[in-house]
Amino acid sequence: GTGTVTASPYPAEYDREYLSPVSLGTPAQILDLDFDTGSSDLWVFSSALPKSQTGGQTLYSPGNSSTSSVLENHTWSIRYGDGSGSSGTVVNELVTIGGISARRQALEIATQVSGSFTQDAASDGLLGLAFNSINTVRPTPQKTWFDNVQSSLAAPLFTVNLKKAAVGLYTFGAIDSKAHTGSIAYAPVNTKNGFWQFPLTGYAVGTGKFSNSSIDVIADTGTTLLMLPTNVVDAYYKGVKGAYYDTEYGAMVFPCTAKMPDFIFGLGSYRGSVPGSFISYGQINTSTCYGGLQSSEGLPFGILGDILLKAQEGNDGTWSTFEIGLGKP
Ligand SMILES: Cc1ccc(-c2noc([C@H]3C[C@@H](O)CN3)n2)cc1F
Repeated sequence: GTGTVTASPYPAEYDREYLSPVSLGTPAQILDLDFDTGSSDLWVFSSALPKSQTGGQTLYSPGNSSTSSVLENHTWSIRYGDGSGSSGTVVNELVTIGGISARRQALEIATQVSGSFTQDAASDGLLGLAFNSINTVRPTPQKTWFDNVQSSLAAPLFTVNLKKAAVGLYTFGAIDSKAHTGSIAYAPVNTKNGFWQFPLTGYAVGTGKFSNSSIDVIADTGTTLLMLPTNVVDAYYKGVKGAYYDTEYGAMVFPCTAKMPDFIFGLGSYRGSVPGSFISYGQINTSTCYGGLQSSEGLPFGILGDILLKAQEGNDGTWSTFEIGLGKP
């Protein structure tokens, strides 16, 4: 079959993350999870957390589910790109998304979460959509929900259609022909690091010339911003009057009044564009704004986060959006 679930941006004006409803256990406990194509653990806030580490999230309670069973002597512990993290124990549970069910899904119960998760009231946990090889459950790594439901999907793929300040969709098992115009561009995925990793074929800034260069990136719905090599970032902000590197924030900032050029990227022969307005991400004070494009210096690849994934491109007045089709086409 095929399953579709909403992806709602939070907070409304910042699209910092996108939350999707997931049904856990029997009777159903519905939690809003951050689907993350950059990791492979499905973990939830739970009744096993100290109250001091919760902050309004919906807590999954295995004791209230007749279909949960403890995965004895298994634990997990994960660290995200921004240094936040969580850890805990594991149950097997019924997990349903958009009507598609995995009966014995390894569901990771948090017994500890770091402060930024506690403070994020909107997210009840994460659902990893990268490859099994980077799952952190030990001694036996567990499979992702997407991997477990392959046999019940009409096609072994999912698409991501995130939107700016609007509700988007994750679709499992089908490519929605209504959600794209023209032909689909494919890129060869290298799964050796466990991510949806592929090469961009170059970039351009605004109406400038396209620079052909192979740039290794991952598609990462769990990252808010667009992170690319320093030479690309420098080339972009050369086109932004008054932009500078703020050592306090460790980031490129610029006057909020600056005209932001669009950012063009190559995927095969396809050319996609991120509106300049998306790259003015938020105010750090009355006159200075924070860049939605930052350097990936120190990382083994660039990160195509939500700033790029939510981009839309108008053609003949209609709006087509980028969908990242992930799977064996
Ligand atoms: C508070 C909080 C912190 C981090 C993240 C987070 N989720 O996905 C990711 C990226 C980075 C990489 O680790 C995998 N994908 N980061 C989510 C949060 F709610």
